[in-house]
Amino acid sequence: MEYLVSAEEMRRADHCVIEEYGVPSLVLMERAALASVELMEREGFDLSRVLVVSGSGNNGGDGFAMARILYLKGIEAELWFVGNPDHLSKEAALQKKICENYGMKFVRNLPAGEYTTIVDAVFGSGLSREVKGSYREVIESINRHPAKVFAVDIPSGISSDDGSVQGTAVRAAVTGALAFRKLGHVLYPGTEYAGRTFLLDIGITKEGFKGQFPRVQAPDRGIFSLLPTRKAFGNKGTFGKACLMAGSRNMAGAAYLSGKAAAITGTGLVRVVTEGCNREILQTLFPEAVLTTEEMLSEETLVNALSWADAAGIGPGLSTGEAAEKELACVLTQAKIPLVLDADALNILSKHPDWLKKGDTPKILTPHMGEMVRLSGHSMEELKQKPLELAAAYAKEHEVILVLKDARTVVTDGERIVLNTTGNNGMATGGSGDVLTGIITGLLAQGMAPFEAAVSGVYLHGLAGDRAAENTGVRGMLSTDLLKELPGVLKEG
Ligand SMILES: NC(=O)C1=CN([C@@H]2O[C@H](COP(=O)(O)OP(=O)(O)OC[C@H]3O[C@@H](n4cnc5c(N)ncnc54)[C@H](OP(=O)(O)O)[C@@H]3O)[C@@H](O)[C@H]2O)[C@@H](O)CC1
Ligand SMILES: [K+]
Repeated sequence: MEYLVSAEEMRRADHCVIEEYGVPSLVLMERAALASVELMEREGFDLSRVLVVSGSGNNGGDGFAMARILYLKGIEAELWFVGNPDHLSKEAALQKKICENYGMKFVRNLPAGEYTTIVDAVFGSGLSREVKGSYREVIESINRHPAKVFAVDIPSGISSDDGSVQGTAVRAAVTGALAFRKLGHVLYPGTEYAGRTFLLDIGITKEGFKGQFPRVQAPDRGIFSLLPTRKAFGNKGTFGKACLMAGSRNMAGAAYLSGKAAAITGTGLVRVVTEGCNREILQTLFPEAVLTTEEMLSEETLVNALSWADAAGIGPGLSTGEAAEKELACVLTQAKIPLVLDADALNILSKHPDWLKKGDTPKILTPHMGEMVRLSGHSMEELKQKPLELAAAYAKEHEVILVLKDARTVVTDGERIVLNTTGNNGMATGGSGDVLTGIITGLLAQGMAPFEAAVSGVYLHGLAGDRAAENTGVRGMLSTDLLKELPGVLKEG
């Protein structure tokens, strides 16, 4: 997995590499500048006439060094120093002086239309307060200019800690994230301001954390190595049994989507426990499933289904009526297997928060933001502001794994926090969550540990969405497209 760092964690790693390992900060700065220039070239920036806008911190220092590298390549690179000359960092002052020694041109404003590329090196991870006054005007003039914008490290004005806009922020086409992606590169709206973001190696590596690693990680292709291995001599019993308790009257689709997703994920046998009225449609759509259908599911039937399974998912399309309440209470009390609780199971739990204490089997809760408002009692605004902290606090308090679904889904057990970066807004469509429940339940049934199953499930679900976006487009994609793309995603891994 990839570390996503806060400004403070980045500062700690910087400091350690410079002070403890002894790498001179100017070496890091030179590498940052060289890697940034290379990235601009690779990304096809028109370098006919470049303006580098530098502030007085080390982000500005990177900018000065880039301008000098471009200038010495014969490119018409000019500088606009917008920082406070009395607050120049040691490195920035030196880099500025070098540019002056070479006789490079400094400008005092941003003439319209004269540059093809603007390099934003005003603020990086050292942004410490809201952007106001002349800095605000500088950033707004960069945004008004037609030149393509490259942001050094992070667009100026975006908080590295949470992706928020601190007053105003540069809108970049491309951002070169130095050493580690900051949380602000991944969280909204920062991620949109950053444009296409590339990670640049400048010599600050995880050794710089000295064993005190950042709290947040993002899953990457390493996830595929965690997936259950398929024994050549395995049979359908070896590959786990998943039980999906889903779909009330008129909600057969939820049972279908969650059950089928569990099967596609590689589960040997999938049982769908649902209302009798869904029998025919499920047998037609999903003949691979074992069905348990009754008009009123008895406790005995539920207990039998749970004892048959290796993992169960409950909630998609379940409804919140009395029968559904009884079903959930029974499952929470009787289950000895890991559970995924989704949709209506969460809506019922919001009314009976103490039910989470029933039983001691691992539980993965998969609320979207609206469901999380009801579950946690926090307002939507609070959740939007601090999704990571509030999700982790909830998971810790209730001893569950929480999958908080949003544009960037958070998975946490209260200690570990994973921020998923796959997926797209096409997945905000009916049934998408049912597919996720099925994937996670399927992975659990195959013996994955609950936290890994939740992280992998969210990652794979997002990859399927990204494939669907490529093949069908974000507007037209449906949850059934996620099922269609999932086998290809799994095959690739
Ligand atoms: N360590 C290293 O060697 C390496 C670091 N690297 C680079 O350094 C960057 C971090 O550098 P940094 O810590 O100097 O902070 P930076 O982002 O330049 O900002 C600080 C300046 O901004 C100012 N300021 C802040 N907010 C403000 C506001 N709202 N409104 C107005 N002013 C505001 C603040 O002013 P002051 O508070 O002093 O008044 C100060 O002058 C990092 O992103 C990466 O690009 C790489 O070269 C690799 C090696
Ligand atoms: K910047």
